[in-house]
Amino acid sequence: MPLQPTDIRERMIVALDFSTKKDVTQCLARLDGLIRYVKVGMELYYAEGPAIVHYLKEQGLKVFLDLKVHDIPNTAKGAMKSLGRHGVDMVNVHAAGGVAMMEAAREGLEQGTAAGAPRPLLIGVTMLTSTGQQTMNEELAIPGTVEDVVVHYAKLAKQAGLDGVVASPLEVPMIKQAAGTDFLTVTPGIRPLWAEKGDQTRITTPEQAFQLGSDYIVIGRAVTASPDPAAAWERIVNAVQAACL
Ligand SMILES: O=C(O)c1cc(=O)[nH]c(=O)n1[C@@H]1O[C@H](COP(=O)(O)O)[C@@H](O)[C@H]1O
Repeated sequence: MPLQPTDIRERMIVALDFSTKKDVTQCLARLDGLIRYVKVGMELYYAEGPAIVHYLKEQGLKVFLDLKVHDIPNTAKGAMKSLGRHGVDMVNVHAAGGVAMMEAAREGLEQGTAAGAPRPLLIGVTMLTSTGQQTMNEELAIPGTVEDVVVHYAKLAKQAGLDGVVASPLEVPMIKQAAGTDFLTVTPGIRPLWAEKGDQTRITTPEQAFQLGSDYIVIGRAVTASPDPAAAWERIVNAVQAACL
């Protein structure tokens, strides 16, 4: 999707990787009015449970619930049925669980979604953005290039009826070519030039991510660990606007 001035903040997801609601509220207060979409991951959800999701929805934010479900089809289906009840906007599963698991997850999510409400977007995680080529080949014993494996997983996700995949922005053009431009790409591994790389391997800047065709970018520590999150956020928004609009 080409970036529109009106939807830029709707497509920039802030990863709330905190372990307490207090940390979350402090972060949100510093980003008050600037953000529209947040991600709740394992650290926060395991600590605070569904209540934190409901709290964020009450604040008028869109929520990506990132629990990366990966289990046998029946269990994945049940997990997604439970998660569907929380009224989130996006959830994910590991594409490495295979087509049967992803299909079951989609069915479970459909069953869990309240009548009349839209089903949350269901996204497949391909190869984690912290994993590099050498680690994938030698440690995980998966042959081929990261790009080929990511595209393969994207095709499986599409076959299972998912809405898109999580990948590095670097793989977005190949994913779009293989699975179609409407197949969504959600891309973490976002690092402005001034931010530390940390544990991420397959990274781009926020503006490069959108230029490569990402539909949503996920940004965590570059903003949340900054001494001035609002300034870091606005610096990123300005860079994206300057490069992409
Ligand atoms: O599914 C994800 O969101 C995810 C997948 C992936 O391949 N890489 C990845 O970094 N993430 C998440 O995206 C966020 C990135 O955070 P930062 O590295 O701090 O910007 C974290 O919350 C990760 O859990």
